Amino acid sequence: MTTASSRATASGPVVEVSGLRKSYGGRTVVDGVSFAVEEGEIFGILGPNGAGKTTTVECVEGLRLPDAGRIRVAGLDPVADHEAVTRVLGAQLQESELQPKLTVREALELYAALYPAPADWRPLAERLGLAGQLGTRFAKLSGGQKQRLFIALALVGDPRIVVLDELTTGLDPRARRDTWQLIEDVRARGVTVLLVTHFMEEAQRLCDRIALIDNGRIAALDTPRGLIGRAAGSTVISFTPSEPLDDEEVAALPALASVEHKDGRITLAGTDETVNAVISLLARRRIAAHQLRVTDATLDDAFLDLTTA
Ligand SMILES: Nc1ncnc2c1ncn2[C@@H]1O[C@H](COP(=O)(O)OP(=O)(O)OP(=O)(O)O)[C@@H](O)[C@H]1O
Repeated sequence: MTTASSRATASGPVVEVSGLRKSYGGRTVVDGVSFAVEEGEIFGILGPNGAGKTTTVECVEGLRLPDAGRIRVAGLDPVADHEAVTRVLGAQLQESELQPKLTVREALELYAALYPAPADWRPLAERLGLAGQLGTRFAKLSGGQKQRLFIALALVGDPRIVVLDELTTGLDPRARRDTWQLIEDVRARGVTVLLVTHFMEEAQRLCDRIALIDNGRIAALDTPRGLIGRAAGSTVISFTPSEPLDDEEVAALPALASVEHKDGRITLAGTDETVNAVISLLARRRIAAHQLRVTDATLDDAFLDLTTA
């Protein structure tokens, strides 16, 4: 089977960011960010509010001028070769960039006409649940419908790379899942996706790799699984013991990250090694564990553990 990463190795990075710096009024908000996105990858940019995510992707899009660093998009400089970059890179618009009186159909036709080989916008509109709104003016669309239109406009040029910032913000759960499926289909056609998101479930489900940005710097860059594995206490075991456990024996468990006692129930965070050791301890002491649960940490836990904000 060809995976995103095996395709990627064959073709090399399609977006390269190296030593990117950007300040506003003397305050550095992007401070030496470097990453490379492989062709066909869904690459996530995740981080707390104000971490510098949008600034980073707007530099990739050529909408902001970096103070330092080097960016290449399909080998092109997003500022010097801006026009050529807009032909290979599709980006989600900001609300202010669309005329309020434009209908959905007019917006799709207008944007399709800007590209040499656009996608057919009709199935795209259908797929995004906009087929019933083609005659509706932009100003009259709901927040979720506007969001769907922005996604359609980012994809209508049939780009090689698409940058989606807050892809599913404002969408209801069904529309969110439909949009995820659409993004997976887009990627299956070989399109590279750069995704800025706040939704952990979205990042975990869609992204091949994630750059976790904190205070303008990359705090971690890994697969979702890899990030979760880095969180202290990536495995959690909880149970109600038939007799109290010895505190010293619990504290001596290997790779133990935290211990919590509540209503006779004990919750231990650690690794698989901690879980194995606690099970052996229970067996040795002939203590039964009622309502035993073992759960993996989530991307949420990794986010909280690896960022400071
Ligand atoms: N044009 C600007 N002028 C001055 N400061 C700005 C400008 N644009 C962004 N900033 C500031 O730079 C910092 C990083 O902003 P950015 O939008 O890149 O963060 P973000 O990670 O995308 O945040 P969020 O998750 O809240 O969207 C923030 O403190 C923001 O207030």
